[in-house]
Order: sequence, then structure tokens, then C-alpha cells
Amino acid sequence: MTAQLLDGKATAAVIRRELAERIAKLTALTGRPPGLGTVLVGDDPGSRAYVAGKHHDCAEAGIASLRRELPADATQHQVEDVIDELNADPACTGYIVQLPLPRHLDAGAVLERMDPAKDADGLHPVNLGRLTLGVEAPLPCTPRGIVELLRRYEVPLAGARVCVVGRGITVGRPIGLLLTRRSENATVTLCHTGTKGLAWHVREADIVVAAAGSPGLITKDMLRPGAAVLDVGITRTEHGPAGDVHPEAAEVAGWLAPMPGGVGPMTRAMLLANVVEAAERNATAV
Ligand SMILES: Nc1nc(=O)c2c([nH]1)NC[C@@H]1CN(c3ccc(C(=O)N[C@@H](CCC(=O)O)C(=O)O)cc3)C=[N+]21
Repeated sequence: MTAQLLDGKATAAVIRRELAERIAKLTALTGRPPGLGTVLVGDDPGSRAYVAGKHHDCAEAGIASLRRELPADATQHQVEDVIDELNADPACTGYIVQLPLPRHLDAGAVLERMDPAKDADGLHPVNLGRLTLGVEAPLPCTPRGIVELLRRYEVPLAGARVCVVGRGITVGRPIGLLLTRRSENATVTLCHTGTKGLAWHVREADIVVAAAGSPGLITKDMLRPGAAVLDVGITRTEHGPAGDVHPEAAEVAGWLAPMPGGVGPMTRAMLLANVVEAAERNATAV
């Protein structure tokens, strides 16, 4: 078997076109385009590239960009001043703080200082709390992108056994909350570096979400033949970026969202979707 491609790149392009129409309407209605802010601290080349990609997507879709950059040695106070400024700026519909922050900074305190209504990443504790309670909130972009990709390719979710590998706050922790909603109705097992018998858990799964950040972790012998496999890992190696899914897994999987070209572009598209939805909420509130 060779896995069917879950083409995140093509799907994200379709979503961006759908969003561009809504953005054009909003801009005409309110007299100004929605604005996405990014806060980048330090000069990690990976982070810089992701942020540049987000602004590229914004320009294409008609969203204004507000870039805020701080040096690697910025103080907590300086970062929080930028947060306060974006919270107060009416041109900023939503924004993200690019993670990880340099280690001397308290990322939790920075996230908590954000206005939850402007949280384009869905990572503010209030929004994660709302997700837990099933109350409407901006959703974390990568989990939302994964659900959207599975839906558009009609990968069955109801009753499916999903194995998530990785417990990070952007993917592993929140994705179970989305997939176990009544509307998705999947059953989720969350595995991590402390899991005993990882291969057994992965082999039980109809859907595997690999988000551990460990190159080649998921090998073909671990998979149930025909499983849908989503590679969310990205590790910069001397041979270029590597995913969590071993390339040979494509021989056994039924569907594969590869890295690159799978979940990454969907994550970016969902960030735009969160900004558009925040702008639509603002437009109907006045
Ligand atoms: N506050 C915050 N929000 C994030 O959403 C966030 C973050 N911090 N920190 C870092 C991670 C990483 N991330 C990616 C998004 C898109 C691609 C992406 O588009 N990847 C392409 C290219 C991969 C490449 O070659 O670099 C692909 O998979 O096809 C990758 C990684 C968002 N993150």
C-alpha cells in the first residue's frame, strides 16, 4: 500500500481563498482590514521563518500585518509592554507570541497578559479553559488544522481510535479536547516520553498524530495497516527539517499528512481563520 496524501498545502490554499472573500467583505464593511500581530523575541532562524510565512499569508489574503520584534535579551517588562500595546491597538484584531520564548522569560505570564479576545493562537488559559468546557473560543491552530484536514478528506473520526504522541501545549495537550467533542466523537490516547509500550498504543490506532519532536520516531512496523498518519514533528537536522514519521511509514499508512506539506500549512491557514473570526465578532458587536 502507498498512503493517500492528506495534502495540507493544497487544502490550505483553498481555505485561504475562502477566507480572502470574507476578509474583502469585512474590509468593505468596517473600512479597514483585519490585522494580525506577531511578537518575535530573539533571532532563532526557524522562528523568524515561521513568522515571515505568517505575514506572507496575511498579505495574500488581505490581512494587515503588525510585526513586533524584540532582541534575545529583552526583559519580561519589555515583552509585556508590547503585549499591552497590541491589546490596546484597534488595528490589531488578533496576535500571536511566537513560541518558544528565550528561557529567561516567563512565557506563561506573557500569554496570560494577552487579551483573550485577541488570542489568535487559542493558547490563552481562558481560551484553553473554554475549549475544555465546550464554550466557543478561538481554537489552537495546529489541532484545528488537523481536524479540518481530516474532515476535508473524509477520514472517519466518529468512534476512531486516535493515538497522539507528544504532550506539548500547542498540539498534544489540546488536540484531545477537540477530537473528543461530541461533533468529532473520537477516542484519544495521549502518549509521551514516559509512555510504556508506545508501539502497542500506536498500533491500536486508526489515526496517529505524531507531535513529539523526535525525528523518525514513528516507524512502519508500529502502524496498523491503513491508518491515517499525521506528521506534526519538525526538527532541524544537518540534513534539513525532519518529521516524526519515518519515510517508510508511507508504505503501511492508508493516509499520510507529510512534513512538509501536511499539517504545517494548515496551521498557518487556521491562524488566519482565527483572525477573520475575531474580526467578524468585532464587526457584529458594533
Ligand atoms: N505561538 C506560536 N504559534 C504557533 O503556531 C507556533 C509557534 N508559536 N512556534 C513554533 C510552531 C511551529 N509552527 C509551524 C507552523 C507552520 C509550519 C509550516 O508551514 N511548515 C511547512 C514548511 C516546513 C519547513 O520546511 O520549515 C510545511 O510543513 O510544509 C511549520 C511550523 C507554528 N508554531
